[in-house]
Amino acid sequence: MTRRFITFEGIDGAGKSTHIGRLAERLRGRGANVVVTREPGGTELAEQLRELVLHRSMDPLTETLLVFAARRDHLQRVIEPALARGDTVLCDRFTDATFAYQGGGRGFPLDVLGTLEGWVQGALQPDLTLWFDLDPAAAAARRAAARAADRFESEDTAFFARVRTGYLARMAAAPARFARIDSSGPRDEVERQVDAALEARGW
Ligand SMILES: Nc1ncnc2c1ncn2[C@@H]1O[C@H](COP(=O)(O)OP(=O)(O)O)[C@@H](O)[C@H]1O
Ligand SMILES: Cc1cn([C@H]2C[C@H](O)[C@@H](COP(=O)(O)OP(=O)(O)O)O2)c(=O)[nH]c1=O
Repeated sequence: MTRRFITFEGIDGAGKSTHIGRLAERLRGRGANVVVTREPGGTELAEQLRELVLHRSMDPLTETLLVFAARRDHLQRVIEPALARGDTVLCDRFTDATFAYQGGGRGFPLDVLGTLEGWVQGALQPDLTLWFDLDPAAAAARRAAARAADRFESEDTAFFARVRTGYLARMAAAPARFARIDSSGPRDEVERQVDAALEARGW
């Protein structure tokens, strides 16, 4: 398998972490070199920024600048070198999350996000974005059963409905890059959709 940059997106609790692990195993079984990483995070510096973003209160501009700062470090130290080696990169969230959470959720201006996107990543975009789409109430129920909430996960379903609308808008702007995965069914059914999205691209 040649170089691929695949991102996993969706509201908290939609199933990204579950399926990133499953896909990594399947691709490794086929002989691919796979790097699994996440945002904000993926480097020592970016993981420190993640702690701040997830647990300290701050205004939406500060939040936006920190997620892009984390992304810049992650791109330079991990993602770009891995893609240059020909590895497959599976990344739990990327810039679509900034448009969805800071843009949709917080109402931060999308044109400023677009400018920062250009500064931080140039023309680089994922080759495929798997958008795990789940109703906000269903996602909240899955989260409640699984873990304690961070700053984002404590938001109400109206916030997550705006985040979801943010993802829809990003998909509408770049439909060829996106595959929408209906996350409402059992794990194996969701996994079949992930496989189908890769197969549809001949991967
Ligand atoms: N298809 C599914 N049906 C029911 N529960 C699921 C499904 N997929 C994942 N879960 C569970 O829901 C919770 C949230 O899933 P997770 O993969 O952590 O989501 P995310 O990474 O998108 O926040 C976890 O406890 C996980 O085991
Ligand atoms: C990458 C990114 C994440 N986030 C938020 C969304 C998530 O609530 C949080 C961390 O994401 P995530 O890794 O999905 O959390 P968890 O480990 O609990 O599954 O960061 C943003 O607000 N903007 C961003 O650009």
